[in-house]
Amino acid sequence: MTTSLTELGSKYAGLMFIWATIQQFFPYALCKRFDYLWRRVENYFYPYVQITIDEFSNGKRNEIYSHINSYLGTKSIKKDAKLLKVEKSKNSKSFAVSLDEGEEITDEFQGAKFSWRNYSVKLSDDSSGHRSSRSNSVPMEKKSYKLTFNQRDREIVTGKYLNHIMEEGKAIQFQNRKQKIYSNNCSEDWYWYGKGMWRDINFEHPATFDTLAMDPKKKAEIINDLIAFSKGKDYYSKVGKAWKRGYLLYGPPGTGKSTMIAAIANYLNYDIYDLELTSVKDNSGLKKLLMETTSKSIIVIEDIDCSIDLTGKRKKKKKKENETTSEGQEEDSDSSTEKEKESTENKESGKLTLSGLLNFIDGIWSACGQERIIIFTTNHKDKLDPALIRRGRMDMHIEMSYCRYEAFKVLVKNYLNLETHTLFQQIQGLLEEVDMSPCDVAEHLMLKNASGGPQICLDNLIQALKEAKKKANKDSKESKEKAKQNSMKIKKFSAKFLRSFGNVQKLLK
Ligand SMILES: Nc1ncnc2c1ncn2[C@@H]1O[C@H](COP(=O)(O)OP(=O)(O)OP(=O)(O)O)[C@@H](O)[C@H]1O
Repeated sequence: MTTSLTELGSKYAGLMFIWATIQQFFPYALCKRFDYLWRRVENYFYPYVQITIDEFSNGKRNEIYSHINSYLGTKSIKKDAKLLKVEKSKNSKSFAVSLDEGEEITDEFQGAKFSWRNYSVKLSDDSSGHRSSRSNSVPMEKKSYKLTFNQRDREIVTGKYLNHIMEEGKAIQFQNRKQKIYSNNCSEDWYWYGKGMWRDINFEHPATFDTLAMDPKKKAEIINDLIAFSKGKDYYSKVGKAWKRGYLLYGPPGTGKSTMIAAIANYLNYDIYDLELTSVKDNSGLKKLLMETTSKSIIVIEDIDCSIDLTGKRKKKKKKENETTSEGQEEDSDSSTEKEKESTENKESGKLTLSGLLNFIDGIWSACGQERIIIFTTNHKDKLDPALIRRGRMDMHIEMSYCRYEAFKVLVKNYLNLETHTLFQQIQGLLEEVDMSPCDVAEHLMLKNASGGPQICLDNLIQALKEAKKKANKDSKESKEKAKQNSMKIKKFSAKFLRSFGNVQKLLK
């Protein structure tokens, strides 16, 4: 198709030249009639439309050009294009393929055929106002794409095809970019040098859901939830909800909460914003941070129970309010009056408060980006204010628990590449009885020197589990003994109290 289009193009140019010559010698009315007939003939023999997309438009990079570049680059590998270019930028994790100059490629969309050609024109020093040979940053050639299509497909092109290319091109660029992790815990210098409120580095954590040790059913449930979320654009807009989701990860230390965050980020290819609440001055600071985050990202607040005292203040206030409200009247912990009071107080004191954080999660400003995940982690779920973790804010509560046999199987496969071993049965029995974190189990499975093999690692693990079991038994005996002693003390004290009370009664009589 592309060769025939080129031939037709050159014939068309020839005919245009003849037509321009004719126009000079014939009267206006005749020319007009001729023009009309000419258009009909032209449409019959060459019913094609051409659109040119330049790399620069009005001195600025043309966004659609770069999306077309990515889109056609991916197409060109699948199709039979022969002249290709490969580039790699600092911020992309893979090579970007694009069409080389003069190469043509055809594309199909909704039954219509499109032809794309890449070409460039050399620029002289003074051919363009915004380009100069003296400036290294400004290109010396004008690069463009030419799109040719049948005029009957005009509506498809302007209505859907160009949008389709933009979306696809954006997705390819997003997929190829390097993931970043941002932190707000930065020194003043960063802020003053105009780097914004976040600073970032490349995110290169190797954790994936395959290497994450946890119950496989739970893992599958989380993955399905993430897939539904990432594909939920239409669903969220249909139900009128902002496109975001909250996850609460809770469990003892070393059970994989941070590892889970890395696995989620890698699975969705999202950036991470690690929000350090202790570095946030007040609610407006929190709002500014939120506004500087991008879509397709995860905002993480680790150890939220330790970050800031959001519960104490709230509980005290509840107590005060309870004194004034009539008894039996249940107070809604998320009530608007409380929020209002708290925000007024916040304005006065200029602090970060619970209501500021609640607004951060699902207030009107939280909709300033799309496709965002918020994750809280904690070792003590019970210490958190119920309003903070209620469904809708933290949609999914994920317990990261001690290492059981299913999780052990993942770890031993990762660390020792073992799927079966005679010691597995013994380890299974011990893991059901002893609470050991995946972090501690993994530590025993690491080959620490060249002479140590899997057998030594498993033996070490069994030894550690046995010791942990002994310690747990001893601790539970001691705590039972303590409880017994305490109850004896209480019994003695109450008997003494009752006796004294009886004596007082006798005296009074
Ligand atoms: N479930 C797990 N799967 C795989 N590796 C794990 C898991 N849990 C812990 N680990 C290993 O232990 C190390 C510590 O785990 P991680 O930091 O994710 O735990 P955590 O629950 O976030 O701990 P903390 O509550 O102290 O922050 C990780 O580097 C990882 O190698």
